[in-house]
Amino acid sequence: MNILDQIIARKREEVAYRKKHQPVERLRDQGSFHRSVYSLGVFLQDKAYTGIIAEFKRRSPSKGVINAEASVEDVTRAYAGNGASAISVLTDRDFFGGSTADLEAARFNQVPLLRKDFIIDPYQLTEARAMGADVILLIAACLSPVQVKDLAAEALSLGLEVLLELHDEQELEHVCKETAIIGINNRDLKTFTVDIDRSLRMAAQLPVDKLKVAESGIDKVENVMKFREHGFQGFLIGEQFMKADDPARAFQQFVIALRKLSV
Ligand SMILES: O=C(O)c1ccccc1NCC(=O)[C@H](O)[C@H](O)COP(=O)(O)O
Repeated sequence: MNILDQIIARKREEVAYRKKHQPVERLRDQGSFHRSVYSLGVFLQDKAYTGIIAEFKRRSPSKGVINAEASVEDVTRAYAGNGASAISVLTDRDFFGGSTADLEAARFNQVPLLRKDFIIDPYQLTEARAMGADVILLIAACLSPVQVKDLAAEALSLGLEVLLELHDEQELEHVCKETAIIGINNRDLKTFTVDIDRSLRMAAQLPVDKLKVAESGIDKVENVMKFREHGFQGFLIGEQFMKADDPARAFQQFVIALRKLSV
């Protein structure tokens, strides 16, 4: 079993447990379920922001522990206060050290909040809404095109936006009218290989009406500039900031350098 298969197998067990212990009706009673949402689509197109979807990630299967000490409040406050278009928070515990509490702790920021997890069941959409997310991720590598369409439709009906993540050309068949924002992951989630040019190569094959997000392995402002030239509006970056002793400062410096190149 590759790592993605292992994550999904564990996720099935986790979702079954959570459904039993926290029924969907109870999730709908939570205050956050009824709040108005921040639109990722709107923020990605607003030039007042950088296009960066800045990620809070404690550890990962490919890198192990990235940052065990960081405070979700401090780091995400710096992300939002210095021009992030959105914040991504890992909520998977077993493989990424994340939690619902991490996402809830980032909710005070007034930018879109992406629940970064492995969504395989509509229950997780209600859960995402209840914990305060504005956007959910659907990963083509672990879903069929029909599952993507159904989950995306359900997410939209709950008022959530969808970021559909593709990795290769075969996954283009997962794109549908319900998925307005498409991410290209430069990391192969089965082998961990990162090819930063993958987004650039696939960009031309994406429908023109979709917003485009380059994901993973972005460690230079020059990468962001190049993605912009190729029509990308969004850049999902985690490790580059989280691996620093002070992720808040690392983000701030990255944005200063990016703004210098952007003038
Ligand atoms: O990062 C991993 O090791 C990983 C392994 C298996 C599934 C997903 C994984 N990561 C999710 C992501 O793709 C990244 O968190 C995200 O795109 C940010 O990437 P980076 O800037 O390289 O941290």
